[in-house]
Amino acid sequence: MSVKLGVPSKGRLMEKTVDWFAARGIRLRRSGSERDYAGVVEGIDGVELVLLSAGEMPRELGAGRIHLGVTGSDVVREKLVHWDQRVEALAEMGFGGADLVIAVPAGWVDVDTLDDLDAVAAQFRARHGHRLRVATKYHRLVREFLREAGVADYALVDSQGATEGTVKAETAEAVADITSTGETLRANGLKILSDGLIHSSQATLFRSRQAVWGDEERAVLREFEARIGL
Ligand SMILES: Nc1ncnc2c1ncn2[C@@H]1O[C@H](COP(=O)(O)OP(=O)(O)OP(=O)(O)O)[C@@H](O)[C@H]1O
Ligand SMILES: O=P(O)(O)OC[C@H]1O[C@H](OP(=O)(O)OP(=O)(O)O)[C@H](O)[C@@H]1O
Repeated sequence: MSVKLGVPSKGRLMEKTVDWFAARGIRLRRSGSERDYAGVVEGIDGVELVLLSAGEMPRELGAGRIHLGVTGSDVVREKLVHWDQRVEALAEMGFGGADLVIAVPAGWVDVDTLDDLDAVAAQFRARHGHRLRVATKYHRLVREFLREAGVADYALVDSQGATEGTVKAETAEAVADITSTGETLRANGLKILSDGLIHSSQATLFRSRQAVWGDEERAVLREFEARIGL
């Protein structure tokens, strides 16, 4: 049985993943057209390429349908409860870097920390009759982070894209989103709390703890690990 290697089929992680493996003598390519989601692995035996979205990689790793997979460390932490019991991070790959942060309106000049946010949240509810709304697609990570920080008086608003625009659109008062350069946050009049870093993410090669690791698969894994310098 081959070791199934999941690689992002598109998006910002795909090309750099191919380059990362090529630099280690493992060449990944599609079997056919650009829309062909089957792939070929050259340079190592016993590895089968599976092309899928970065967002779906955690589910496939967590279910053991693929043995190895590349996606963001934020995506795995968000989509897999007790993620480290279901996958193992084999290698941080050095690209796809982004910080998941909590940001508030730049005009909230007295709000710079999570404690300030907690105080504002209590006042907000008293004044407006509903909880302060935080827009994000990272529900699990944001809830865990704010619970540990002792911030409770808020409500999450789901936002699957253009999250930074929700404050000006008055569908939220704060956001939790990915930032690389900070440009989108600034362009939307938002500032990051000084203790508002939830997770520094980067593309990571994960191993599934749920996949079938028989003698054959383990032999391939050892060769694979040697080739990528683990
Ligand atoms: N500026 C950025 N915006 C969004 N994601 C970024 C950024 N920089 C790095 N990343 C990382 O890239 C990963 C998401 O990659 P990408 O946006 O390609 O996924 P996706 O293709 O949108 O996923 P899906 O296929 O599920 O839609 C995440 O781990 C994220 O942290
Ligand atoms: O800090 P910055 O450099 O401004 O990058 C952060 C922005 O980049 C992403 O949007 P993008 O439109 O690139 O990707 P998406 O399709 O995942 O929203 C992300 O959703 C942020 O909005």
